[in-house]
Amino acid sequence: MSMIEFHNVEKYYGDFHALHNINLTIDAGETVVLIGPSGSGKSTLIRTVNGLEQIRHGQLIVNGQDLANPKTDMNRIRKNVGMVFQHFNLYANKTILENVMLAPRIVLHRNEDENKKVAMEMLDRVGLADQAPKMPSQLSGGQQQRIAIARSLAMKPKCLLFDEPTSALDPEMIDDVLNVMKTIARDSSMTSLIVTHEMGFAREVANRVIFMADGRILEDDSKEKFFDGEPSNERARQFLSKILTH
Ligand SMILES: Nc1ncnc2c1ncn2[C@@H]1O[C@H](COP(=O)(O)OP(=O)(O)OP(=O)(O)O)[C@@H](O)[C@H]1O
Repeated sequence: MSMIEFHNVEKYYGDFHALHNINLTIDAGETVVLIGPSGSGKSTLIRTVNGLEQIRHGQLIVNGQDLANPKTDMNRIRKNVGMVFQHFNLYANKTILENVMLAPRIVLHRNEDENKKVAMEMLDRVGLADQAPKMPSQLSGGQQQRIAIARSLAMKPKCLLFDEPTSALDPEMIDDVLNVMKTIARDSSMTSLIVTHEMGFAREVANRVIFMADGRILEDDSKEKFFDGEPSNERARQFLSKILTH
C-alpha cells in the first residue's frame, strides 16, 4: 500500500521553480533517505508532504488523501504525518513529560492516564524516561532532539518526516539521535522520509535513496545500488564520491 504518491508535482516560491515534475511513490513501512546538495529542494519536498508547503501543479496523495483538494482535512493529514525539524523547539516552560503529552491531549483528546502512559513509553523508546520531570533547558541538544522525536511518536503517526534532524547538533550527540532513528526505521509499521547528510546512517537504514539536484529527482535507487553499485546519474556519482571522501 502506498503512503505517499507524487504525480507530476511542481512547486514554486513566487517565480522560483523549486520542484520540477516530481514523481515518487513511497510504500507504507519504507524508510527513504533524501540526499543532495544544498538548495536542491529536499526540505521543500518533504514539507509538501504534510502541507507546510503547497504545490502548484500535479497531484500529491498522502495516506489516501489528495492534498491539492481544498476539501482535504489537513488536520487529519498532520495527525498521521509527524515531522522532526533541525531545531527541536520544545516548550521551554513545560516539563519534558508535558511537552510529549501536549499534542495528543489537544489534537487527539487522548485521556490523561492513557496519554501519560503513551508519553512515558515513547520517552522510554528514546532512552530518556528518567528525564520526564526535567525542563528542556536541563537537557543537551541531542537529548532535546530525542524528546522531539518522542513527541512526534506520541501521536502514533503512520509516517514520520525528518528534516536534517542532526545538523544542528554537536558532533558527539549525533549518534544518540541516529540510534533512535534507526530503531524507528526498523519498525515496519512506520513510513520514514529522512533528509540527512549522514551517509553512514543512510547506508545502514534506508530501503531507498533518492538523490535530488536543482529541484529534480535524478536518482531513486535501492540503498544497495546507490552505495555498493553505482548511481546511474553522473551528478549523483560526483556527489557521492565527494561526500564519501570527506
Ligand atoms: N520560503 C522560500 N522562499 C523562496 N525560496 C525558497 C524558500 N524556501 C526554499 N527556497 C529555495 O528553494 C530551493 C530549495 O530549498 P530547500 O531548502 O528545499 O533545499 P535543500 O535541498 O533542503 O537545502 P539544504 O540542504 O541547504 O537544507 C533553494 O534555492 C531555496 O533558496
